[in-house]
Amino acid sequence: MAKDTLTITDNRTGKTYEVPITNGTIRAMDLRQIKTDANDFGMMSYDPAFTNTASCSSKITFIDGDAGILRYRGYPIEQLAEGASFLEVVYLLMNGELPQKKALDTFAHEIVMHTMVHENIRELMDGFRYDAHPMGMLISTVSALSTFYPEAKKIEDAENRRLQMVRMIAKIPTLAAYAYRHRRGLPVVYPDNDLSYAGNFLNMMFKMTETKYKPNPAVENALDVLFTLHADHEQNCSANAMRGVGSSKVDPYSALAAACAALYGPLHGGANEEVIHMLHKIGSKSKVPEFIESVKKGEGRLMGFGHRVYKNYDPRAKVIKRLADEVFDAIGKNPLIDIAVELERIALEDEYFVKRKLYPNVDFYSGLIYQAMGLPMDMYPVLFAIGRTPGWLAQWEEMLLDSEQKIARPRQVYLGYDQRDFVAIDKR
Ligand SMILES: CC(=O)SCCNC(=O)CCNC(=O)[C@H](O)C(C)(C)COP(=O)(O)OP(=O)(O)OC[C@H]1O[C@@H](n2cnc3c(N)ncnc32)[C@H](O)[C@@H]1OP(=O)(O)O
Ligand SMILES: O=C([O-])CC(=O)C(=O)O
Repeated sequence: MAKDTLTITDNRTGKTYEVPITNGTIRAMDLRQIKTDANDFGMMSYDPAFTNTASCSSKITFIDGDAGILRYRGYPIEQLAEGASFLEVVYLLMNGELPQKKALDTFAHEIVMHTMVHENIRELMDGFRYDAHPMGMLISTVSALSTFYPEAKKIEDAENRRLQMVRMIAKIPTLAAYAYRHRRGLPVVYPDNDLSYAGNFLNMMFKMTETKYKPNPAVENALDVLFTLHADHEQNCSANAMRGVGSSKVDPYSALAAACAALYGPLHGGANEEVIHMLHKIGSKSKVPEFIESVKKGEGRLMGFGHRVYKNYDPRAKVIKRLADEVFDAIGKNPLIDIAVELERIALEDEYFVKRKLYPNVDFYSGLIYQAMGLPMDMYPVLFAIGRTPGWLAQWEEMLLDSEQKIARPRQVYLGYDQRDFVAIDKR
C-alpha cells in the first residue's frame, strides 16, 4: 500500500523526520530541512559503501528490497517484461511515460538512424589484442565516441542532450558486436535497420553469409526481455558512477564509459560471467553440497547470489528463470541449469544463506540463457551494459536537471598522521 509519509532517520544525529509524500513525490524543500539540520550540527556521517545514504532523489525506479518489488516509473517489472518491447521501456525511462504508437515509431526510427559508428572506431577496435576482454573494448570505444561528438559537451542544451542519448542507445549494440567479431577474428557486420533492436544486434553478432540473417524469434524475444530486465536499478554502483562522474558536467560519453567500467566488476554486472565459471567449476549436481560448504567456510562467494537491497528473491531473477525454460524449449537446454537449480535449492534451505537473506539475483540465471544462445561468457557483462544504457542515461539527465544536485564530493574520516616535518632524503 502506498505510504503518505516516509520516515528518514539521520544517523548522524539520531533525529527522525516524517517526510510527506504527495502524489508519489517528496518535495525537495522537505528534504532540504534534513540537510540544513545536519549542517547545523556540523557533523559528518561515516557511511562507507553508502549502505545508509540516499545520494539523490529520483522518480525513475522504485525498489522494495524486502518485498522483492521493482518498478520502472511505477510499472511493475513483470508487466513490462511481459507486455512492452525494450524500446518502449527505453522511451518510458527517458520520458517518464509510455509512448503512444506514433511516438514509439518515431523514436524507433530515430534510434535506427544512429546505429552506425564512425569507421575510425572500427579501426580503433582492430588495434586491440585478439584476446582483449570485450568489456575493455566497450569501455574504451564508448569513451572514444566523445571525441567524435565534441558538441556533446553542451549538456545544458536539452535537444543536444537527447541527440546524444539516442546516439548512445543506438550505437552501444554496434560497439558490442564489433568487440565480439574482433575477438573471433571476423569482419564486422554493419547494422541492419530493418531489424528490431535485439534482432539487429543478433545480426551484427552472428551473420556469417551474404544471405539475410533471420534471428530465431524465441532468442530475439528473450534478448529483448533481458534488455528490459536490466534497463535500470536505481542507485546501483554503475548508476552511482554515471551520476558521480556526470556531476562534474563532463560529456555523457565519458560518464557512460565510467558507468560501464563500474559494471564490469565481478561484484556487479561481471557476476553473470562469474556464475557460469562457477557452475563449470562445480561440474555436477552431486558436487553442489561440497561447493556450498566451501562458500560457508569463506572460500569464495556464491556468485549471482545476494544483493545490497533485495533481502528477498530478486524479481528479475524469477522472470529470467521462467524465460530460460522458454528459450531452452526453443533452442535446447543448457545442461548447467540443473546445477544452478540444485545450487539454489540447497542454498535456500541452508541456515547460512537464510540468515543473511541471500537469494538469487539478476545475474544468477541470465548467463545460462546467453550461453544457450551461443554467446561467449565474456560477452555477458557487455549484454548487461546494452540493457542498462537507457537507465544510466535517464539517471544522468535527471541528475543534471535536479536543482539540488551539485558536484558529487563525499568527505572522509582522516586517519593518517598528524603534522610532521619533512626529512631530506640523505637524512632518512
Ligand atoms: C547486477 C548486480 O550487481 S547484482 C549483484 C551481483 N553480484 C554478485 O552476485 C556477487 C555475489 N554477491 C555479493 O558479493 C554480495 O551479495 C553483493 C556485492 C551483491 C552485496 O554485498 P553487500 O550488500 O555489501 O553484502 P555483504 O558483502 O556485506 O554481505 C553480507 C553477508 O552476506 C555474505 N554474503 C553476501 N553475498 C554472498 C554470496 N554471494 N555468497 C556467500 N556469502 C555472501 C557476506 O559474506 C556477509 O556475511 P557476514 O555477515 O558473515 O560477513
Ligand atoms: O542494484 C544493485 O546494487 C545491483 C543490481 O542489481 C543492478 O544494478 O541491477
